[in-house]
Amino acid sequence: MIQIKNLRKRYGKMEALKGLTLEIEKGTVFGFVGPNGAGKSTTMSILATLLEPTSGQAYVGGYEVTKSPKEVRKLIGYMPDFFGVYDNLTAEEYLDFYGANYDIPQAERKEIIPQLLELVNLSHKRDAYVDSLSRGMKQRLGLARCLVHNPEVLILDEPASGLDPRARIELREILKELRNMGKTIIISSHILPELAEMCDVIGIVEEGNLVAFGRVDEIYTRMQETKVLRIRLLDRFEEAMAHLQQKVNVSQVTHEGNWLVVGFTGDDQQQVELFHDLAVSGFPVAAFNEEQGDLEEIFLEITKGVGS
Ligand SMILES: Nc1ncnc2c1ncn2[C@@H]1O[C@H](COP(=O)(O)OP(=O)(O)OP(=O)(O)O)[C@@H](O)[C@H]1O
Repeated sequence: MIQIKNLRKRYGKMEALKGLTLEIEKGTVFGFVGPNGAGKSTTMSILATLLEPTSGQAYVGGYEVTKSPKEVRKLIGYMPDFFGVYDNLTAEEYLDFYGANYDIPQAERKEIIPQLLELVNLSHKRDAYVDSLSRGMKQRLGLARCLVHNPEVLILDEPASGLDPRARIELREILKELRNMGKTIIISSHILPELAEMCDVIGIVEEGNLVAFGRVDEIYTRMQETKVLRIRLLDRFEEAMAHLQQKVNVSQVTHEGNWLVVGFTGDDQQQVELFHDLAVSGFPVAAFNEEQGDLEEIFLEITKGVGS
């Protein structure tokens, strides 16, 4: 649905995109992650036909963004990372205004606007002034605005930023519905875990380059496969390390203070057996706990170099 080939963008001497290449399949919720200034907004603005690339190509639904902007605009709904001020417009009037901008006939607008308000859980705020809405509600209204012309692709720049956990959950639920409707969605954020819970595929961009690209379910499977077990002993550390290193599901053992840190790839039952074995072998285990691997570390490790 979306192809980006060797995309470059310069702002004066600053090269914001350095040959970005990326492909997003139809129906995917794609998370675009990267620190501030990495080039996410620049990429999204190019896809939204609002910014010309310096070189390279970007296609939406087969249309090149610089050559066929009109066709591309019909296919996309774009939500920028800021929300303007709209004095004296109610939520309903606001959507009606954007619907009219897309030349949607009034009778049709009357039909779709209540549906859109319902989709984003704002039916009860139909007559409320936009400026009186909370940030989360404004974000949801912005999302409804992108949907007035029923686009196939949604480009959402930092839609979760500044939202409280509850508002984020609401946003996630709406995105799920949109995905079920078959939309292709691109969402950016600088927080990987925030995106991982909403997306199917993640791409990490740093300094204008894609440094990692992969499916979220594969990453979670990998995370479950590699646990870190921490075991606190009273003594006999060296002996316990040697003992553990012989176990099949133990990938690595290190010693930190009174703790042994064990990389473990077994399932829960095998973990029970490991602890039981330590106890019956007489090692003085005072405590143990289990940690999940770090999402970002695992992600980068398994997707390293994929995008470059
Ligand atoms: N209009 C502009 N003129 C000059 N430099 C710009 C302009 N827009 C963006 N930049 C620079 O290009 C780089 C990429 O910016 P961009 O906004 O695409 O990053 P981002 O990943 O979206 O970051 P953020 O999360 O902060 O929005 C940054 O260094 C930024 O300062």
